[in-house]
Amino acid sequence: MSECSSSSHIKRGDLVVLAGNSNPDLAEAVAKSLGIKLGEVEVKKFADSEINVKINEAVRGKDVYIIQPTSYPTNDNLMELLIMTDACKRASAGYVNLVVPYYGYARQDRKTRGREPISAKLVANLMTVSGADRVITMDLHAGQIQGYFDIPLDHFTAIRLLSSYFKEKAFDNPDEYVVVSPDLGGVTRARSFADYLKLTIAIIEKRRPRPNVSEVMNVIGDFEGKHCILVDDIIDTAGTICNAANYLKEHGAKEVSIAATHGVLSGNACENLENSCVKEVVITDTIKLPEEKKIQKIKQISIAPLLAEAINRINTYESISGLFEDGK
Ligand SMILES: Nc1ncnc2c1ncn2[C@@H]1O[C@H](COP(=O)(O)O)[C@@H](O)[C@H]1O
Ligand SMILES: O=P(O)(O)OC[C@H]1O[C@H](OP(=O)(O)OP(=O)(O)O)[C@H](O)[C@@H]1O
Repeated sequence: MSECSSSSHIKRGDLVVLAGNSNPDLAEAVAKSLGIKLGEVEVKKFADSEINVKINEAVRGKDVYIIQPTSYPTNDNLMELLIMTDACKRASAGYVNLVVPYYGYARQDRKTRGREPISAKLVANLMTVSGADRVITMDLHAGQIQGYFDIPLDHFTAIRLLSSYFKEKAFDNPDEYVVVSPDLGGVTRARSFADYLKLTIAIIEKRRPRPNVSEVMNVIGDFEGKHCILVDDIIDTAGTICNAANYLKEHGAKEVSIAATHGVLSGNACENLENSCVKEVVITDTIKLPEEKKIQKIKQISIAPLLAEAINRINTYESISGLFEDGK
């Protein structure tokens, strides 16, 4: 991986990148891209399972970036992040920036019925109260979560990165490809993916009779005889995309590929993908992919160079708009 373009501008002594246990490989790759070493921190557990954080280098007055997606195990990873933030703040860090490429609890962004929590807002409050000065995140399930924070939040998207994977194949044959949103909530995302590749879109009408179960009702748009690229933010149980892919294939699609930012891949998701008609699944490394989930169909693209460039620009007070912000 190459170092980010303007890393020579970084005031290296002022920048510290710390990793929790959620995705140390991503943190390592970001630090490498920035041309620095990861900061010295130990994040362990006491015998009673409480989290024990020790920052083994001075962070006084420094700009600290804690890289910690709050993916599975969500509560442990979130708590590690909060405790690391508290430790940095109490050690007089200049700024504490939380790099949370996958924001756990984002799907609990509103009350869908009476007496439900809004857990995404609670998480925002916890991050803020723990001492965060800024949050950097990617492809939030619900964009309005940005408004849950009264501190700066940078919301990036991996959609351009994911679409570039398909560029060579789709660009020369636009009539043979169609971008498909697997549900109504994903239409804007699919639209911007399609715009980069100058492709048309189709939209699936999905129904969720209960959590973690989905059904395809209908497809709006032309996809017969075409190579379909299903674009989503999250692959959790893979029910949404496997059902969508099967429906498209059964109704005349030539081939089905998937592009999604966050590979949550719970339960039997990988097995289901392996046994499905899906040709390939392109995800990013916002969430660490354990060895047992590295199946042949899954291709991972790293967001590390993008995050490094963002950190570089934030750290040197350069504009980040137009780099890879939401909606660009
Ligand atoms: N982590 C979750 N896994 C599955 N389902 C979830 C999760 N968090 C919330 N939900 C349920 O999803 C719907 C709301 O989804 P929208 O995308 O906002 O329509 C609601 O029933 C939650 O209970
Ligand atoms: O892999 P799965 O277990 O199926 O979960 C992932 C799906 O769930 C979410 O959508 P949701 O059902 O919340 O619909 P929405 O995007 O229309 O809000 C997400 O955007 C994916 O489409």
